[in-house]
Amino acid sequence: MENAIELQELTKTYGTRRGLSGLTLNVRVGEVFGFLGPNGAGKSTTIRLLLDLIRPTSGSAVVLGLDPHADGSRLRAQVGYLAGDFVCDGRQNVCGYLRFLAALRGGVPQKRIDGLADRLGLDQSVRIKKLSKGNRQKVGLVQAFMHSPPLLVLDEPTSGLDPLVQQTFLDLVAEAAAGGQTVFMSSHVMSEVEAVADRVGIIRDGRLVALDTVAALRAGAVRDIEVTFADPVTADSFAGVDGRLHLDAAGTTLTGQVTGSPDALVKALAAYTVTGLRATEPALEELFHSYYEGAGAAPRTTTGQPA
Ligand SMILES: Nc1ncnc2c1ncn2[C@@H]1O[C@H](COP(=O)(O)OP(=O)(O)OP(=O)(O)O)[C@@H](O)[C@H]1O
Repeated sequence: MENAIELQELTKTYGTRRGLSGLTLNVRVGEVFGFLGPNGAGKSTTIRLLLDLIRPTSGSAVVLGLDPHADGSRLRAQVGYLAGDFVCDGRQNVCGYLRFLAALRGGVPQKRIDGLADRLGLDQSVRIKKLSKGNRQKVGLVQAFMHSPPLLVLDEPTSGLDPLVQQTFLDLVAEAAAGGQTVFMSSHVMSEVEAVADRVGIIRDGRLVALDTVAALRAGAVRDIEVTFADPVTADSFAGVDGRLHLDAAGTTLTGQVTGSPDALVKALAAYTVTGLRATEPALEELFHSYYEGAGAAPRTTTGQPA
């Protein structure tokens, strides 16, 4: 099996409301896939369709080689799922609840549960209804990861988590991927997805508007630069650089933005004595905002990989 998830023209309408429009997407086995988009974009709709929690209006989904509807129970046994609106029985304490779910999944070593809870800083003795939102989210994460399923489907997994716990979550994802598990996670936050995802899809208004590797997205992103020279230079020298550059009146300070590879800039600079150089990391966040706010509807890819 090459792909853990295969979606073909997957569409969901809620009455007259559009949830998802013609989503075609493959997620490879072992890949960490980040699914980003603003509120109401269709992320949760996609995730629910993957697990047969709702049914498509048209199109198809194949998950771990199975039909989510016809093979629902076989599929769910192999998936660790964290719902965006994760709710659990508040009367039990964390330990009892996790043991109950572990038994449902055919047994999980207590050491594994304890290890995850400790790393996330989750006190298992507390009654669930007394937990804060963030601590309840940790319960959701433990139950998704604990049986080491081949596929993790995580809807807004870091919602409510403090930055330290977010980092622990990213470590768990990286470990899962290193062990060959596939991870499909939705998020609003580029930086966390960027840290762990192999590829990213951006969805807006129910449509895929970008699909690419994190590396390719970064290669096409913009970085701010500032260069100072020992002697005045001419603006013509930088005509071949892709971006927006400004040379000051004295001709000794060049500022602005370079798009994509900085190679052309570096080669142009080599002709002069450079006394200072500052270049920021490419601002992927800005790239994302451009998609969030109104990029074209056609999926953009730069890797040549099939969608
Ligand atoms: N049960 C429902 N009934 C009617 N419309 C729905 C229902 N569920 C989702 N929608 C609509 O479908 C669209 C996509 O919603 P969805 O929850 O999938 O977005 P999302 O990307 O997960 O958003 P968020 O980031 O806010 O969770 C929205 O316009 C939403 O209002």
